[in-house]
Amino acid sequence: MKDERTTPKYGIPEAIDLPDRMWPSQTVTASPVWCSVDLRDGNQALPDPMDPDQKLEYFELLCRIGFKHIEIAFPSASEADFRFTRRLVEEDRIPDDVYIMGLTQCRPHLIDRTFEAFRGLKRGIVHAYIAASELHRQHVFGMDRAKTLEKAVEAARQIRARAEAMPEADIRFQFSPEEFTDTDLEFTLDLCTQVYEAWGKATPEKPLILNLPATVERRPPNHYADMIEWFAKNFPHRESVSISVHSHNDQGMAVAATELTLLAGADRVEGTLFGHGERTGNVDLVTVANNLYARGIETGLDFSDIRGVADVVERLTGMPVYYRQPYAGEYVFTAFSGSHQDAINKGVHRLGEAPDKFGMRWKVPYLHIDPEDLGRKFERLIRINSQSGKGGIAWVLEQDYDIEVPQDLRSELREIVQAYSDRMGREVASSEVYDLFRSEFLEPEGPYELVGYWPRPDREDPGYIHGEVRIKVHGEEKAGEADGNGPVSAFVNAVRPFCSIGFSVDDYHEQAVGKGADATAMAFVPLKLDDGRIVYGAGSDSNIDQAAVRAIVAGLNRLEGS
Ligand SMILES: CC(=O)SCCNC(=O)CCNC(=O)[C@H](O)C(C)(C)COP(=O)(O)OP(=O)(O)OC[C@H]1O[C@@H](n2cnc3c(N)ncnc32)[C@H](O)[C@@H]1OP(=O)(O)O
Ligand SMILES: CC(C)C(=O)C(=O)O
Ligand SMILES: [Mg+2]
Repeated sequence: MKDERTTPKYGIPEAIDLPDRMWPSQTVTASPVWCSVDLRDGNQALPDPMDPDQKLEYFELLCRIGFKHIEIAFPSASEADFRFTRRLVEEDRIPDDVYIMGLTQCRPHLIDRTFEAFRGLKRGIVHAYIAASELHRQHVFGMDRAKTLEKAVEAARQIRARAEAMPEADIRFQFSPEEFTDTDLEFTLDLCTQVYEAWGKATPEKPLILNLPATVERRPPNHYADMIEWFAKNFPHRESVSISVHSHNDQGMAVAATELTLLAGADRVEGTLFGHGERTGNVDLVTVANNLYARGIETGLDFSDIRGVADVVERLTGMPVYYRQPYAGEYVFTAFSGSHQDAINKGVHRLGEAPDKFGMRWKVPYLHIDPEDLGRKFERLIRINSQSGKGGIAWVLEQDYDIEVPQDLRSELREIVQAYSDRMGREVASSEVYDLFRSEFLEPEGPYELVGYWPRPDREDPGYIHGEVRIKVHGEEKAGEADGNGPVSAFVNAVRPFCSIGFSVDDYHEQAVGKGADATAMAFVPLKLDDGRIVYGAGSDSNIDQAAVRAIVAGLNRLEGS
């Protein structure tokens, strides 16, 4: 017995002896075969596993996304899984290009039951597994290597015999040496070679699938890649096997591990949507697939409505998709901070220059992928809190309300929004940004209330405008009239006598809000005060001149209001 006090609790996993490793200099250029194990590995780890109707809905979602290999159950484990498998077969629910897969231990009665569940199936994969690691063999199974080999080989032979009894069906075989990454490589090679020979039916067209799992992530991703490269180089019938990887996420590196194993030669990837699965889960296939997509690789998986996919998965599993989950999380295409907002805003507006400058059509600061490819919208790109800048605030008003806030006004608006956000201590919704804009610039409280303004061309000099105005000042209605070289200057001249401070208007900024018959005009007017200050008001009306005079009244109210 070793002395417990001097034996360290943990040890560094032994590195793989692979001095000529190639994977670090490889590039992934094509998609692997994808296999969803949501309905088996994902489902077995749910606090409330899915019922058959829920599984069916999930299965149909996986088919719509484009998975061609789908592990649908452990048919021999429970009546529910058995019945679900039967239902898919009997109700003819499996698309012609989809292989369903059923998991079984290497135990004769479980294999028999799996084939019972597969009766009448046109194409499918029987997936047998046995753990080969010393830990499992010694502490769980009490089996030596020879016994493990014997069980696996017997299972392969039995599966072959049962598959041959279904000549009308295309039955493939997948074998998993569970705990591959914790097992001596030479032994795994021997085990897989013997299983390959016992199966005896593998061809390049119908390969045996050797699924080499990181059942528990105990090693760094580079070790997993080394093991896959070593195995692929040493397996004697490489052309007739499909090397599959199956990463769990115990150390949070399943995506990295999967990507490195692809560099190392893996042909196929098993995982789940959003990483459902035992403990920390299986590798998240949404992330792996979209990472490849974002490098220009066609994956065959359709995530063009990623939130729709997430909604279904959340409902069926009862587990939420995390806010920052790559690609699908609520905040992953959102910038709160000012400098990010500014850069995204500018980057999106200069997208047209990207092909020439960067050799690709999408190159935007802080966004490695176009959210629209995932059905995500730009409106949610920029959200406002106390860290937000003027560019972001302007973006929100432009996107949600079609209001283009002039540059000169943005800093002032930002201060108002920031003070509000600080006061609230939380994110500010775009409707609140609009309300702040409205109450501060469009309809500020103050002494002036416009009753009406009637501009018309001067009778004697049509180059001039004669304006009549009725305005309430502190509730008392006043009437005035004046000429000007335009409707706005006539208005300024007409109301000036009622104002306690002198001002002029040199120019103003106007825009249409909305389109077609429903469009309204929005005017932003800077009042130049006699003391040199500039105060902006905003006004909106179906008529541009009326919008401008409302903006002047708003500016006066801002100046003299509370
Ligand atoms: C890494 C993974 O995710 S593997 C998949 C795990 N999923 C599940 O286990 C969910 C479904 N499983 C079940 O419902 C049950 O385990 C069943 C129905 C399959 C089997 O049930 P039982 O036979 O009652 O129990 P259990 O699974 O505990 O079997 C343990 C026995 O099987 C043996 N065994 C376990 N795995 C395997 C295997 N892959 N191949 C051969 N024998 C195995 C064990 O050595 C043990 O043998 P012992 O009885 O001589 O000690
Ligand atoms: C059944 C096997 C492939 C498994 O799920 C694992 O090893 O994690
Ligand atoms: Mg697993």
